[in-house]
Amino acid sequence: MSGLAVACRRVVHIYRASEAGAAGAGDIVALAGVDLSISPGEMLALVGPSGSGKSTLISLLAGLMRPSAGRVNIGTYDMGKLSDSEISRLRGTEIGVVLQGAARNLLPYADLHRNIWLAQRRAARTSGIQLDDPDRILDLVGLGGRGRAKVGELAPGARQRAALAVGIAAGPGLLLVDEPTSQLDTHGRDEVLGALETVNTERGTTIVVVTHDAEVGARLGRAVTIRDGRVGAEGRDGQDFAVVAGDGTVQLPPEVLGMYPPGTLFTVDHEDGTVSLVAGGAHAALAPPHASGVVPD
Ligand SMILES: Nc1ncnc2c1ncn2[C@@H]1O[C@H](COP(=O)(O)OP(=O)(O)OP(=O)(O)O)[C@@H](O)[C@H]1O
Repeated sequence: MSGLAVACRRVVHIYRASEAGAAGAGDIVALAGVDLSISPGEMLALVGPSGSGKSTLISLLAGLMRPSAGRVNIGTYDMGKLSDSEISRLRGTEIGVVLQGAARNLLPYADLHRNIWLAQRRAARTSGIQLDDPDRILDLVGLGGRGRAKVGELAPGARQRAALAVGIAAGPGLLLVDEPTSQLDTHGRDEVLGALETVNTERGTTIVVVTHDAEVGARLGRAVTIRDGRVGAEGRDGQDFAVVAGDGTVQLPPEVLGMYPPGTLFTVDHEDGTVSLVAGGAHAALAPPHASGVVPD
């Protein structure tokens, strides 16, 4: 199937300390209002510091959890409104999920053909669509001719590509991949990224990758930085941008923010497509005289 669009609107996710306890005490706000749009067939990396909310966001996209507030749309589906069984069907068909750690996605003693067949079996029963030949899927991830190889015989990079093969076995329109390169050397990482690019180009699959590796983000072309449970910034084709959130807020880059204590006042000038923030007002003495964040209008 062709790529699915993704739209997150003001998405909030709270891990409750206790279902029965008073709301607020010990609760963790993992996502605090995420706005994010991904076009069909786009490849995108979610980057950001540990604990910023990347895994929580990808779990919501996978339907493994429901948002506490806000909307998550995958294609025409509103993930918050689907039943558990509908979500479970989607995850086996239109949404492919590759969990962190290749081994968690694979049966270690089975060969690659059987691993792929098991991933296709449910889709074949429920969707009735024509599924790809397992050898064709292995070709896509650079494992052509390895169908009879057991998972345990594969090198780490090949094992990760086998996990990708299982993730795309049912022909999903959205592929979600958690940290696919974290345990790999440069060569293994390049092979995995090459496999993702091939899947994206040949199938048109929308691909979202969670990664700590800034180079992975750069190579995928679009890297969205999650900071403190919100979209903090975005890199596109080597250029960094601040992002206006749905509630009108904009995060300054941490290195800029560090120069200004909370409460610093700025004036906002905008002219000829250029927006400038100029530190001034009551706290001007604490801050450098000119802060200029120039973004396209
Ligand atoms: N099951 C959970 N129960 C309670 N709090 C959680 C749970 N999972 C994550 N958190 C908290 O939610 C916040 C976001 O965590 P999340 O795992 O989404 O971040 P992350 O960016 O994926 O981090 P990492 O890169 O380390 O995996 C953190 O404060 C984390 O401690």
